[in-house]
Amino acid sequence: MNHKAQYIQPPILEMSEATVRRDGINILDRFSLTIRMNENTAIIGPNGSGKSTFIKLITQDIYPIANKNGAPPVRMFGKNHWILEELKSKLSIVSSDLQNSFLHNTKEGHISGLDVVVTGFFSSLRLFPHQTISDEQYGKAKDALILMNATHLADKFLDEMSTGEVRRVLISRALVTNPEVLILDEPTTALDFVARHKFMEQIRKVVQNDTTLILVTHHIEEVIPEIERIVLLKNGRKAFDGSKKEILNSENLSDIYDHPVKLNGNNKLFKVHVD
Ligand SMILES: Nc1ncnc2c1ncn2[C@@H]1O[C@H](COP(=O)(O)OP(=O)(O)OP(=O)(O)O)[C@@H](O)[C@H]1O
Repeated sequence: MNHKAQYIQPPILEMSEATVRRDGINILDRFSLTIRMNENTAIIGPNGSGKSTFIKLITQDIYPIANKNGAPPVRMFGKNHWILEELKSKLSIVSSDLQNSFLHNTKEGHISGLDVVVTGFFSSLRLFPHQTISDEQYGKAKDALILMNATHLADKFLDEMSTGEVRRVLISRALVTNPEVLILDEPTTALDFVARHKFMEQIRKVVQNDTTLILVTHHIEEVIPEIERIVLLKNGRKAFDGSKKEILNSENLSDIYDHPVKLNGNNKLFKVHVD
């Protein structure tokens, strides 16, 4: 997509002074953020900084407090009201919440790896008897499993897989529709280091192929070169926001983690050392 088109299309996400309050505390506090198509962004913050809350706002699992001025706190693709299924078809998400939903709500996880990937076409947690699945869809689902080195999991049931295997299948599910927008919430949790490396290489290819990535993580090592914008969270607030070059440094990370940390690396690979 060219630079001009990026501004003609409505932004993927517009948060304007979004506040979420629990037990009298603002767990997300007047949070404003606009992310446009092709603006690959990493949202980074320590435990409890509000990352999952941010994702749940996007997926409409929770709602923010209404703004006094009437401005909608969250708009997705230019709209503040969505039918959830419609919204889900525009976004692919991999998160621990999704993993839990599959394992606990989908016939207690008794669904094959291939069928999990196929559910990606319907943005659902299971397949229903009335759904017709074409050979093409099955073919694409198998291809997505190949991408994640997970073909051996096609016939295995989810409740019989290791955590990392489930994660690979869910990532295949997210990729099966060639999504416009891919939201990854701590995506490499439970992946071994080889699987993590392969996954990141795969995500790089997906992003190079015109999918916009929003990565939510506390692993700085996951910031792939294609990510150019960094948002750092602290205590439910946006602490720093800007280009990777200006934001991702030892000083800012030490600030949000309230501890001296040292960042080494370049555009290819980052490593954090805790002092
Ligand atoms: N339902 C809730 N009731 C009360 N407090 C909550 C609730 N949900 C989240 N919180 C609090 O809000 C803060 C932000 O939580 P959130 O899960 O968004 O953090 P996070 O950045 O995703 O953390 P982690 O890296 O540990 O996953 C935390 O202090 C958490 O304890």
